[in-house]
Amino acid sequence: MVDYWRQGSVAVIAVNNPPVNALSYNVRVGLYNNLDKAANDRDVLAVVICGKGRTFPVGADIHEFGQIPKEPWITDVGRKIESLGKPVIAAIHGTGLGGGLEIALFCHYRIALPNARVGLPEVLIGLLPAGGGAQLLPRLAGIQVAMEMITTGRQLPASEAAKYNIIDKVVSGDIVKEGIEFALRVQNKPFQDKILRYRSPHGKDSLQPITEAVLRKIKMRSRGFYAPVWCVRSIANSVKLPFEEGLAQNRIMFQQMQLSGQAKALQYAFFAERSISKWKLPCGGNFATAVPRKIKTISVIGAGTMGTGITVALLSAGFPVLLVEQNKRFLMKGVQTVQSLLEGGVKRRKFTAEQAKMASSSLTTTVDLQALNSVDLVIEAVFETLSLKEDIFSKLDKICKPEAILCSNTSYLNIDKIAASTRRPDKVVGTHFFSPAHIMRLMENIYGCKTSPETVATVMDLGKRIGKVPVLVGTCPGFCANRMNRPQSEEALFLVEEGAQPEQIDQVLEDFGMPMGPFKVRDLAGGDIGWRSRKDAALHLGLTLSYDLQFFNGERYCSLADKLCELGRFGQKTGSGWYSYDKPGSKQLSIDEDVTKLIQNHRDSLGIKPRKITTQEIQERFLFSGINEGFKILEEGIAARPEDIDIIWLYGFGFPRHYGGPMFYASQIGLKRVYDRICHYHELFPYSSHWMPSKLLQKLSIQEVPIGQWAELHSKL
Ligand SMILES: CCCCCCC/C=C/C(=O)SCCNC(=O)CCNC(=O)[C@H](O)C(C)(C)COP(=O)(O)OP(=O)(O)OC[C@H]1O[C@@H](n2cnc3c(N)ncnc32)[C@H](O)[C@@H]1OP(=O)(O)O
Repeated sequence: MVDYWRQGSVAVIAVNNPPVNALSYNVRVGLYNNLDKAANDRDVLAVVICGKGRTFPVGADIHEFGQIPKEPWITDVGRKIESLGKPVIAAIHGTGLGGGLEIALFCHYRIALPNARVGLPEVLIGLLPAGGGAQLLPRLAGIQVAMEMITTGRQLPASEAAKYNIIDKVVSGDIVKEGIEFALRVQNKPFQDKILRYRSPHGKDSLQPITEAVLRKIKMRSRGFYAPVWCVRSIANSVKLPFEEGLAQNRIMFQQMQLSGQAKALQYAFFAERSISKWKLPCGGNFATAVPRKIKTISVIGAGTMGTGITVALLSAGFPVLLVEQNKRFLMKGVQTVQSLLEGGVKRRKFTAEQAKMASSSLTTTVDLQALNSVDLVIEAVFETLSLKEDIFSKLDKICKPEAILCSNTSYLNIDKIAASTRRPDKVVGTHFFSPAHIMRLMENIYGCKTSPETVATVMDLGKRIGKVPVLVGTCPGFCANRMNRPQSEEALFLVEEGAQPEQIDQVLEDFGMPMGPFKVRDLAGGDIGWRSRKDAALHLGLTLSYDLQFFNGERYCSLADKLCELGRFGQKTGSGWYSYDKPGSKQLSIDEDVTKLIQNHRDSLGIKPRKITTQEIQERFLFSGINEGFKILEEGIAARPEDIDIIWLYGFGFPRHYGGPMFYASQIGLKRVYDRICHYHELFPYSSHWMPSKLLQKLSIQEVPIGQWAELHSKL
């Protein structure tokens, strides 16, 4: 796990623990013993520490967290470096992160390749840099830089790190060769002043104002996430305590944090995020065996909000796009939107003006579907009407080359039905982007019963290539994301009907950590879209949406949203919705007395006496109704694993990452409690079928199986 060789007077110690050279127990032992070996070899005058393969060590082995840490720790390796009596050079390529960077900070010198990056990302997994980082970095780069790096986990490119003295020299070529050359230059030279523990932190007199400013920033963005605050404390220890005492204090804090639910959730999310690319189809095809098709040209049908957002996502990843609309007027409007989204990207520094220009020049347009005869892949993004989509897919089937893949950006409709309108159902797949599609990273890919593994592999690969987080699910109304969101939106309305205020519900869920409460989300998305589909659904059943409707198709129904739409209150875009806005399109909102009156009149007309609704009830009814649906989704095999569901929620709805996602959150509360509360609400609200408890949840509530085994258990149900 650690290689050792000598080149003249220089000993090279190379960590060899693929894929990322994590500092597992055996690696730490190897480093420690090989440092001893170099110390005892009189012919060795300097030492280079590096990583084999793709990277310098990226930190502690996260798999080992939760076990009792075995010595030597990273700090023991560090102390050995400091006291070696010979200069030690860290030669960094790839990423030097966490414990990896901490070891480098204990070294006397650090060199790096230009494309290397360094950082202390412990905060992102709910921890602090207890291996010495919080003590050493302030002594090298100063308190201000240490605060920024450690509380955000940001990785710095080598050139920026050099600006802050973290890297002594940026070198090109072979990193080991460069390391040896550097070592030859510094051997036999004094290096005691390079041992950071003997320095005092730069900017220590400004600790208080820096701390206050950082804490203010953390408060604004953290939404109940504790680790950044602990990181601030760990850096303050570098000023307040002698070096070894600071280390000891930080180790105690690290051990406490490790036991916290937030650290467990963040580490779960880290691995969940990596597991989603390991997809499997019920028919047996999977990520390891399926080969993606090469995609060079893509066409997007529909230049509305979704179509233009998808177009920008593709263009900015370097794909040429052929944008299609039914007439020139819509097309022109779409092109303008694409241009302004690209300009917005330049303003937000997502890309340079030059890149935006390049992207823009890769856009072509047409109003003629025949022009799609040579594209490799089509993404349809038109209205959510099945007959319209069927018509488009049947035309595409005739026009496009036989190997072209046909994707639908539907958020709700049955992929099998869309596929059935073609003679190539194996090449039809759902690619559900989230709005705004050029920003939101989730891409919910949906396979139909005939979708081939090759087609799935192609869209999963495409998602990664355009910087999205692609998650694969099966088909059912609303798939995973919208199916789980639906009961939550309904519960929010029912809570208002029963006595809560929209702003109260929004506040409770924002305090929980959601980026926006459900009523603000409704206003942002525009109430008219849901209203139209509810009216369509009613028409389909031969019903009309009336003012005093309390049941719809046998289910409890709340017509408050319809009443707002009747008044033209569609949300932000019309300047009024659940809130009022200072002008149409503005985000500046205020509570609207008219809405409060409307709600009161609605309750009066139905004879509902408003009651006080607690925070606990709001949280439970919103979160648990979605979680119950999540278990049904698992039970039906729509999602293969709870990890898939959680990643959908982290990236599609901004569910707080420090809770891991709704399924992990449920596991932390305890499935017995979640199940009991769902049964309680089922008893109270028998006319809302979303409270019918999931069978899988019921089973798991008795067995309390760890989340990693849920999927296995469900396959045995
Ligand atoms: C009381 C004792 C005190 C102890 C103090 C200890 C102090 C030290 C703490 C730490 O160091 S915490 C760890 C800090 N480091 C990180 O958080 C790095 C996390 N990793 C990444 O950010 C990325 O993986 C990467 C290194 C930037 C590489 O990204 P890339 O996209 O190239 O590859 P991935 O698909 O992400 O990863 C490949 C593969 O490697 C696994 N992996 C990555 N990092 C770790 C790790 N730190 N430990 C274990 N495994 C890791 C990852 O899960 C992938 O595995 P597979 O999915 O391929 O199985």
